[in-house]
Amino acid sequence: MVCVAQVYYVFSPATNSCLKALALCDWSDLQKTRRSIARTYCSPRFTSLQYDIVANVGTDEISAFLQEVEKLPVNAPVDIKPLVLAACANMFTQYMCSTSFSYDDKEFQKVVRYFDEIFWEINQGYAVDFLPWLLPFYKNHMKKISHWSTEIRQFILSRIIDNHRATLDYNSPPRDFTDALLMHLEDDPNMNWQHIIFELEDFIGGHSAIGNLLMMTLVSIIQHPNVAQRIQQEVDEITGNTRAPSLLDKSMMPYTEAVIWETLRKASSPIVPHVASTDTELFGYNIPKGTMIFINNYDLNVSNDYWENPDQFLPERFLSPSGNVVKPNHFIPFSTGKRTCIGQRLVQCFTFIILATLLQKYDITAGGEIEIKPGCVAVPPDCFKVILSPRSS
Ligand code: HEM
Repeated sequence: MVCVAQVYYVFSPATNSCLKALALCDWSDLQKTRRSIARTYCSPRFTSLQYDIVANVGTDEISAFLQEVEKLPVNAPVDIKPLVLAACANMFTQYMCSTSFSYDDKEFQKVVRYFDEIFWEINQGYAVDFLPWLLPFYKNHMKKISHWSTEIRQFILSRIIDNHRATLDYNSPPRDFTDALLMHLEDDPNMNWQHIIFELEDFIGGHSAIGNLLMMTLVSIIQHPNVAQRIQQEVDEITGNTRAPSLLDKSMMPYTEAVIWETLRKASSPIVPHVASTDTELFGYNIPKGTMIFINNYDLNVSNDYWENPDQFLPERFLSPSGNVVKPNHFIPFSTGKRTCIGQRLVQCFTFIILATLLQKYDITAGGEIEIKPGCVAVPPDCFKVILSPRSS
């Protein structure tokens, strides 16, 4: 079980600036505002214009990604994680900031790596996450994370925001999420520059979660070749092998989607702490205001009380008899209620498009030993290698 409370400290060198980070701040009018600006862009509804934009971003980036993958040696162990992460990062920066970067751009590579290092660290479940008074013993660790955060901030300011500010037209509709945030800064006296930066960093950083989930999904299919074959069968049927898969195919590829859900069930989401905002009672237990509460997602995902054969990897458990995707109410990888994950639709979209594209083109097998931490959606920044074999058909 891992918890992301470290972020609280990471973003709070000597100030209370952590309170502005989206997942860990208290519920407030400011948080409502930030969620409402983000909702349009980060939770696009299926039939909305934004969804169409997400689909186009996915399609464009996927062809750049494939060009990079094609440069890798085939039938030999390769390190695919940096490319997967770079593709996810570009999908995010293109969608949210109308900016993408060359895969050879050293600064971009460095920042993608730093985001990933942070994602790995905050998913480790250190004692300090639960016992904040241990913080003095984690000085070096926190220093390292602060260094990565500082470099990320400089990159976002100099390579994304500066240009946006210079070309922003306040009299036109926002071009993207970054514009919407910058415009809001002018309109809303309760928003300040720090809020904008935190929000953009939080959201761009979401790409690491998707890249890691994708790597976990590759593990699932490597360990279950029959699962990979069923995805390939689905993608072949839908595209007739005459075109690349697109996001608009997602609703017709339920098995592929079910594989992603099953991977997320087995991996489990990080645990974000909550605090009771009032005295209350839960199943006969008194919960005084201020009590910190954790939803044990891991237990929910692996309990025999809720799942048949929870140890087995069975994507079918997320399919109805007629083949549609169904999620039981007790499956809440993105949590639930007013603090539910804002990025969950983007997770579903971008994970799907990269997975379907890779499997349309390649058979994927292990390029060495694969070691995975149970109950953790993160894989180490330097992780297992894979072998890509172009499909003969
Ligand atoms: C594998 C992928 C992901 C998983 C499993 C995941 C899971 C979660 C969970 C469990 C929470 C806590 C909700 C709560 O406090 O009850 C959360 C919050 C959040 N997530 Fe995600 N997330 C993922 C990816 C993303 C992405 C890609 C983004 C950005 C686009 C994102 C943005 C957020 C934000 C902003 C919050 C805080 C919401 C709030 O407290 O108001 N997440 N996520």
